Order: sequence, then C-alpha cells, then structure tokens
Amino acid sequence: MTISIWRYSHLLLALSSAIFIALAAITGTILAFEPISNQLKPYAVKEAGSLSLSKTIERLKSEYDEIIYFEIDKNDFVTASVVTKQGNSETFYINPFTSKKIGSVIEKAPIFKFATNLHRSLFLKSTGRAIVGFVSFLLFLIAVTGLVLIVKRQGGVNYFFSKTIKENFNQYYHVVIGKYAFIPIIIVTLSGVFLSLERFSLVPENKNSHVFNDTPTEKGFDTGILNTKLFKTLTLSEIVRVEFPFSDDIEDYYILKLHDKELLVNQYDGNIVSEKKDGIIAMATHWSLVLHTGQSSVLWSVILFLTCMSILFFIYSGFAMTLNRRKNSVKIKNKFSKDNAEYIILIGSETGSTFGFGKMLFNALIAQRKSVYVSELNSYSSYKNAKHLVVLTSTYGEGDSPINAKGFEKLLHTTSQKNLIKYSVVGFGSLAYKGFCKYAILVDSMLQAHQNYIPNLSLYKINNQSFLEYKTWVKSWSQANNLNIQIEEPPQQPASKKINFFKVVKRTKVNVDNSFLLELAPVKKHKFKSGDLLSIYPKNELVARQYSIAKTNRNILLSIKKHEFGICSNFLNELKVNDMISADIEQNKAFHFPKSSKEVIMVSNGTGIAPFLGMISDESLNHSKNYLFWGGRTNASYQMYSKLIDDAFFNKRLSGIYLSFSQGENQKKYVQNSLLEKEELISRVLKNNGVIMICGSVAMQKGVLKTLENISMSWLDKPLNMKQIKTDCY
Ligand SMILES: Cc1cc2nc3c(=O)[nH]c(=O)nc-3n(C[C@H](O)[C@H](O)[C@H](O)COP(=O)(O)O)c2cc1C
Repeated sequence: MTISIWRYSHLLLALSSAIFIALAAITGTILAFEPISNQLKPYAVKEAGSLSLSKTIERLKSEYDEIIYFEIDKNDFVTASVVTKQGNSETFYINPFTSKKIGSVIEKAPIFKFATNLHRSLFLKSTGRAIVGFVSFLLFLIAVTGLVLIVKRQGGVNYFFSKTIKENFNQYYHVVIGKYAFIPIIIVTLSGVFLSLERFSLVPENKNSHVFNDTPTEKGFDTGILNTKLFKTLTLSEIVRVEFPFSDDIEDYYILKLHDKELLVNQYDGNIVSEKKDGIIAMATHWSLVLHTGQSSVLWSVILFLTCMSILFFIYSGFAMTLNRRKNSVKIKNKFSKDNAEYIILIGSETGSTFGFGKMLFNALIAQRKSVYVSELNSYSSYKNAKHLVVLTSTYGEGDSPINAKGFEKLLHTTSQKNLIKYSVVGFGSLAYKGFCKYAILVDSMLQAHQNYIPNLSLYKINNQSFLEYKTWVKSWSQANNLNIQIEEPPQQPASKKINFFKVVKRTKVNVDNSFLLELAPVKKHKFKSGDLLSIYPKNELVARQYSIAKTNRNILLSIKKHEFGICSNFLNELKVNDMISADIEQNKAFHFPKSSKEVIMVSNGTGIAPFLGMISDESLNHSKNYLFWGGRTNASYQMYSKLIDDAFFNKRLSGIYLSFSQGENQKKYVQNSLLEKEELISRVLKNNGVIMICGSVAMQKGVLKTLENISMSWLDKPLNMKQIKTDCY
C-alpha cells in the first residue's frame, strides 16, 4: 500500500490513541449536556449583573445574621453562604434583588460525576490525568495532520472550502466534517492539554502577589462601607466572589475576586488595601475551563457535543477506510529482476488501487511466459534487457503525481538506458476532477521527449477504475505487440446485500436489438430516483449486475440488453409478470437530474436511455428545457421507447429529440454526429451553465466527450468544463 508521510502519521497517531480518544469523546458527549441542563434551571436572575455591590450586601445583611461569602457562577447563578436568623449555616442560590433563597445548590448528577471522572482521569487519579493530557495532545496532532491531508486533497489552501468530490460515504464525510470540526477540535485539545499541564504545575505560576498599601492598620473612621465609591460602582457582572471579613478586626478585609484581579478592602473605610492582578496564566486557565467545559454558553456546549460526535465518526470512518484499503491492497512478487525482464510495468499510485490493475497485466504476461518486472515510478532505474515499458498511473490533488511517483521526473532525466524501449502510458483518474489523468499526460509527454523511448500505443485514460475500459486497452496493447494476453476480472464483493423484493408488473418482448423493458414494483416502499442503480443478484449469484433505474409510476423501469451468455440478462429475460426478484437499490446522486439547471441535454445510446425515460416522465422536474440525443441501430430499435418519449414531448418535458441510427436506411449516424449538427444548441447550453448527462457505453462516452470538447473549444474558446458533465457509463 502506497502511503504518504502525512497519511501515515495521521493513521499511526489515530491507531495508538483511538481507544482513549473514543472514551474521551463518549464521556465528552455526555458532559456537554451538563452545562446545558444547568443553564436550563431557573436560577439566573434577569439583569442581576447591573446590580451594585452595596445594594447586594445591604439586602443580604437585612435578610441574614451573618454572610460568609457570595459568588456568581458562569451560569449567572448567585450562591450565598450565610448564617440564617434561625442560626443555621446554609448555602443556596439567591435572588440578589431580594436576597431570598430561590433554590438549593445543584448536586452533580451521578452520570455526570461518573463521566467527569472517566473523562478527566480514567479513574486512575494522577496517572490517568497524565494519560488523558497526552491523548489530548495526540488528538491535536491528528487534527493537524488531518488538516494537511484535506488541504492536499482539495488541491491547496485556497480550495479548502470548495466542493469535496464524493468517492464513498466514509471518505466524503470524513473530509467534509473534518473541515468544520477542525477549529473546535483544536480548541478542545489545546485547552485540555493546558488544564492537564496546569494540574501538574507544569505551567509557570502566577508570580503576582498582594502588595499592601501604606494605610494605617488601626481601626479608622467608619464611613459606612456601603456608601463608598467602590462598593457603589462595582456591579455583579464584574464580580466572581465576595468574601466577608471574618471578624471586626481591622486586619480582616473584604476579599473581592473580580474577573481579572483580587482586591483586599478595608471593612471600615472601603480603601483598597491591596490588589493582585491575575496575570496571563490565570486568564488562560479561566478560558481553558470555559472553552473545554462549555460552561456559560448553551451554544458552545452544543458545539462541544457535535465536536465529540464528529470525533466518534472520524474514528469509525477512518478505520473503515483503512480496513477497506488493506482489503484492496495488492502485493506483487517479482519473478524476474529489473535487468532480466523484457516487460517493465511501472505504477504510480496514491491509495493502491492502480496496483490491482498492474497485477492483472503482470499475471497475464507471466501466464504467457514473458519476463516481467513491476515496480513503482519512484523506483525508476536502468533496465538492461527491457523492450517494453508500461506506465500505469493515477493523478492526485490538482492534477499532481501520486505519492510514489514524486521522484520519477528527476530519475527519468538522470538515469540512462541502453536500449530503445517501446512505451505505453495508461492514466487512471476521474472525470469528476479538473485535470483528468493530468499526471499520466505529463508522464506520456516526458517519455515522448526521451531519446530512448518510442511510443507503442497512444496515451489511454481510464475513468473511475473501470475494468472494462482497462480490458479494452489491454486488448489493443496485446494486439499491437502480437501477444495474446487476457486479463481476468477481479472477483467483486457482493454489495451490502440489503436485499429487497420486487415484483414484475410489466415487460415487453425482446426487440430487434435483443433488448427489452422490464417494470418492477417494490414490495416494500422505497425512496429512489431516476439515475439510481439497481443491483440484481440472479439465482444466488454472489456478483451483482447493476442497471440504471428509470422511475415511472413509482415503479422501476429497466432497459435490458440480452447478451448471449449474460447470466443476469438471460435471467431477467426469463421473468414473467408477477414473478419476484431480489435486488438492492443503490443511491447514485452523481447521476440525479440537476436541480437548478435551466437547460439539460441527455445523451445516450442503446439501453443507456433508461434513466432518461424516468427523468422525462417526472412531472416534478419541470424547471428546465430538456433535449434528448439517442443513438441506436435502426428505427425499429427506437420503437420500444417511442411512446414514453412522444408523451414527454407533448407534455413539454422534452424540447428536442435527436435520433441517430448507426444502420439507418439512408446514412450511418452516431450520437456524436447529431451533437455536431446541433453545435449551436450544445454551445449555448454549455455557455449558460446547463448540464449534459451521458449514459450508455464507455466507447460512446469517449466519442461524445471528444465531440463536446471540440465544440467547447471552437464555440466558447475554452476547454470543456467537466463540472457541467454527468456520466453513468459502463
Ligand atoms: C483527493 C483525490 C484527488 C484526485 N485528483 C484527481 C485529479 O486531479 N485528476 C484525476 O483524473 N483523478 C483524480 N483523482 C482520482 C484518482 O486518480 C483515481 O481514483 C485513481 O484511480 C486512484 O488510483 P490509486 O488508488 O492507485 O491512487 C483524485 C482522487 C482523490 C481521492
């Protein structure tokens, strides 16, 4: 498995701390509710913050015999510790306007006590606290390495918040949630680390101490403390805690804890005897506590709750992705050394899937008793007996090389070859990205410019790891080199196998092209759209065959071509009305009808028309002008679809229908020809941000994309914008 240093660090850090992080996240999720539940209690008194200190003390003194202290917590609850007129020593919440008791001090619920202990120290006292602090730091590093990975994946900092391409559920949400959870995770982890360091006295202490003024320490003139400027102007919003003098002794002071300092105040004349500033560490402790626990803000508590939930999701999705990669990782054992092999296969891969394709070619050549050597592009070297070089490479980032090809360019220029070597480059990429197979294009041009390499086959690009496209290339390459090699399809895992039942409600006869329509009603209610996929498992087969769905009358309409030896198509052709089949609907959002486009062009050939039959029949999709291009063999091939298409035209769901027949009576015509005839329409749709949907064979897709590229260049003077193209080809 090819793995970059960042991904490796991210993974290693996650692996080493996952259990602790999971525990902290679960307990954090529970603890996020504590400030929320506290703040929902009715002890915060409206506008109490503006009440002056002298008024508060005056009322307290009239209500109770003695006051020990009162304090205002982060929820704005005022707690007073007093001796009542009945002589009882009590602590409770008061309304500072009246000084009357309004509730007993909240006891921490057992669940919160338990979660706090587990979260802070894993019930292991100081050792546990140290572990938790360290894990918090690891989580900080995981977040930072994750951020770097997202930036690389998005193709730079500037594209951080631009659309993330969805390859699968886990990868997509790992990245998307990661973008938004990064800042809260950094805040939570850094505050957690700080609180741990502080607990172990590893942060510099606050060196500030009380500096006493040179005021007389004898009992001075009693001016009535409540009339002093200080007590009259200080409000509860500025105060954290007020401790009352213990006795009448002049050296017993009022201790006023404010948000940024502590004052000792003479109880007779209100003079400030001493002042101690909190300093930066005390401020940091205060803010770490507030930010880490969510006290004082319901909104922040909710954010903390969501952050803990997302950490749990990262653990799940991260491990699911890693397991999946491991499952797909491929090891190739060379049987020949680099200098003995006639065929050299060099692979550029980021996440390993291209190695699978390399292995297929390797096995096929070995089966033909050819001497083959496989390696990474980064291990490019001299090859004494090589006659053929095949480069299979993916593209990453914004058209960059995959990680194991970073050094290839330099090696190519500094390593000399003795022989003339025939080369072919196959690019693995995705049309969803701007630079489709851009790195393969670069490798191809580098080899072209190299004196020791002569082209064998022109550059071949493969979308979404399509096995069929690869098979087509292997066939051409094999023929070009007088070989007779064949690659074997890798065994597929049965999809999730969420099997559901569907009843055949209608079907047509097989037409001149061996194609037929099959209408299926789901036995249980299902949500699906035209463009989704139906995975069918014929007769207990493990490998599913997928068909693009048209949704008509709440049923599924499939257009199927019967192949002579096709297990699935023959199985479906044997079905009669009322028969039941088992299948699974898979969402295919990438091929749903665009929600906001004003014009949509649908291009298909053969049975690829299926999803469009549903889209043009759906009355709710009436926001756009739609055009249908379809290619088949003859007019008779079209008859099976004509009723649905004519209806859509009369209902104004279609504004244009353009048919092309490859075996037409007068002339041979393909969809590409019809597109060229309608260049003006195509260029207008492209110019006005319309969408072009393509469904059918891969060969047709290639031809259509080329035609669209040409139209875009000649009419709009710019390359085709792939964001306007949706494809579902096989
Ligand atoms: C983050 C990311 C960026 C990608 N960037 C591109 C790109 O710029 N151009 C392209 O054609 N394919 C791009 N792809 C698609 C991959 O090249 C494609 O899935 C390839 O088959 C992966 O092969 P590998 O697993 O061997 O690396 C990208 C994929 C990912 C996950």
